[in-house]
Amino acid sequence: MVERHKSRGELNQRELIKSAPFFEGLPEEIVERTTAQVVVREHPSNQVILLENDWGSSVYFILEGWVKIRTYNLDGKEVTLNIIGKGELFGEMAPLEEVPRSTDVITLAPTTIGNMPASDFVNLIHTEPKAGIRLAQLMARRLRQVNRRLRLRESDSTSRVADILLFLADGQGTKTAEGVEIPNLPHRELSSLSGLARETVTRVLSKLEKKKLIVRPDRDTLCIPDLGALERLMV
Ligand SMILES: Nc1ncnc2c1ncn2[C@@H]1O[C@@H]2COP(=O)(O)O[C@H]2[C@H]1O
Repeated sequence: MVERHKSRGELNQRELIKSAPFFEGLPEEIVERTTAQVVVREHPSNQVILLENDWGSSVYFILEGWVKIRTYNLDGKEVTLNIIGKGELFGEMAPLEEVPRSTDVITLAPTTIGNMPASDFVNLIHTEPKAGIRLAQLMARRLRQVNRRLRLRESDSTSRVADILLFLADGQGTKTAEGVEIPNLPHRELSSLSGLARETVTRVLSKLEKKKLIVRPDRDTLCIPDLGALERLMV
């Protein structure tokens, strides 16, 4: 893990963290004050950032890259609850509720994360209504995603894979002239996220690729040319 100390890149770090969508539209002086203690760190892929049941004192802003939100079922099998990326934050639940961490969080790619003292984050929510609304919107979006996945639990494998792709496009997609680009995540992660066998995920993805519902511009990217066409597959 590489920690960029303030003396070497304070300006870049501050600009990077201040550009996080969470701070958009908040009064300049509040953003200045709240982000003053943020430390930006670069993490390699597959690094544990948070552990379930630990007590934590930070809230994290993803400035680049991807993390998975992981827990285990009663049989000890890994369950991926979500995959979130650039522009998202995590680690807000434990400090807000004053309880231990609810899940593990692990990087899925080289990832840059801004680490804010939880007390600064909680103060911000208490004092700045716009920040409170933004947090409520974030929670609402996560609940909507979970509801959607629960609704599709009994659906066929194509619908469930399509749902995961649409969910990634919704939260993390980048619009290009060709469609919406999402990261080409390892099939075992998509399998854990969708609750389907890895082989099933691979089979559905190649079917979608043959039908040109997804294309691969490069090794790390999947592109969805027409979100509506993918949505119409879902039953
Ligand atoms: N379903 C989910 N989707 C996105 N993020 C989540 C989800 N469940 C937990 N998290 C995040 O994972 C974090 C683990 O630590 P916390 O409980 O402090 O805060 C949690 C949330 O920020």
